[in-house]
Amino acid sequence: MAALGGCGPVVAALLRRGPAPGLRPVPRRYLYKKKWAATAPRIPCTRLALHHFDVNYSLQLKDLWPSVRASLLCEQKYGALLNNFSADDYVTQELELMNATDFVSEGSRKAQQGAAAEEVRREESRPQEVPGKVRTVMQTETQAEMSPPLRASISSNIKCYTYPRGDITRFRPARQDSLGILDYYLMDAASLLPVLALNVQRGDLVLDLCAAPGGKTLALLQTGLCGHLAANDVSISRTKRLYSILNSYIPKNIRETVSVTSYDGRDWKQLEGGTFHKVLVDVPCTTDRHAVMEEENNIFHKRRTKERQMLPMLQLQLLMAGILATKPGGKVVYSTCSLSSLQNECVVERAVDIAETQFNISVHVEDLSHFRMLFQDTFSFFSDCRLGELVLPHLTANFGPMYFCKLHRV
Ligand SMILES: C[S@@+](CC[C@H](N)C(=O)[O-])C[C@H]1O[C@@H](n2cnc3c(N)ncnc32)[C@H](O)[C@@H]1O
Repeated sequence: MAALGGCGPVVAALLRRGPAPGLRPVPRRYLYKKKWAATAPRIPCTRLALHHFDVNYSLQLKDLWPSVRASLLCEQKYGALLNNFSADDYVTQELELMNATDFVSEGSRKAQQGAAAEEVRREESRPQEVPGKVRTVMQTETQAEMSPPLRASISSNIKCYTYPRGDITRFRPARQDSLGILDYYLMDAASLLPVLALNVQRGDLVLDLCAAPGGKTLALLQTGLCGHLAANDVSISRTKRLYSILNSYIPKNIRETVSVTSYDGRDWKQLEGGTFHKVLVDVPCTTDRHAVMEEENNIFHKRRTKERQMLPMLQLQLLMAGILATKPGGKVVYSTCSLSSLQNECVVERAVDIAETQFNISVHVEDLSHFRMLFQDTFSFFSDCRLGELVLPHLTANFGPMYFCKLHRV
């Protein structure tokens, strides 16, 4: 009866069974009422999402949750990914005049300074010919080797401008150059971190397993280093958006080096197993920011409950396919835009375990803690991630959430 929402019992019975013999037909206004009553009391998906997050993330993030929650509910910040293929060279100047800075080159500068400092430390701790001192020297050297891998290069070809912490200025929309190519792409700047972590080297064969709508594909192309880029996404409609981004940002001769497919990524291992040097697995997830802000296409819709509950399984299958698509010695970056440890660390742990036990493939999780140090001025990182790194939305740096974890297929 509750489902009929307040209709009297007789009317409700009539609506269910049709008019009993001898009774007048049900007036139209009651029929209308049935339709109205069945849809009226729906709780907005955004509220369901927020309730779900309140229950789970207050346990996971503890004292940090209220601040992350407030940030999720506020306007997010964007970064402007510069299009290296655009002929307009005034953009950098224009952005710098607006007080925006390229966070990638800042991180890269810090990495170089860190590497130089590490070199000095190593030099100073070289064994000296003093009998009895050898042990101390060896200990110091080991400590230097264990320090964060600051040498890890940050792809300098990618440039992404952001406004300083606390500055919520908006970027103007992208503009076309004389050849019709757009000058920058506005995106959550934290989405670049998985691409930077992949650290594409010249000539690498790269697979972007869940590529649409294509922000990270575009960033991978900005490196100018991919030998070949395979961009795949199961969704035909989203793949169309990927094509549209490629058409708007990438000149034709470069576009031809990208192969776009619409396979179910879980089947990739049967198609091209062990082929790629670098694989990006940017999986579908609860998209936490979207889930608390937008009703449309919300994963917390009642009719998507099963799909939502099955997400960690789908994520695991996609990550496994990514690992199997990688050459021995190659790297995989797994990423989500969710805070959920069930969709993040737990998926990675399970994949490492399955690779070992079912496929006899050894996979190591790489330390990315240097990202925290290099990019702390731009992003707010969670310091308690068991594996990988997590960018937490913060009112002064409202990017993310973005989880990323790098795996090395031995
Ligand atoms: C987080 S989005 C990817 C965003 C994209 N990497 C970017 O930066 O613009 C996840 C994508 O996974 C795709 N997807 C979902 N299931 C998939 C599957 N089984 N195989 C391949 N792609 C899948 C979705 O269509 C969606 O476009």
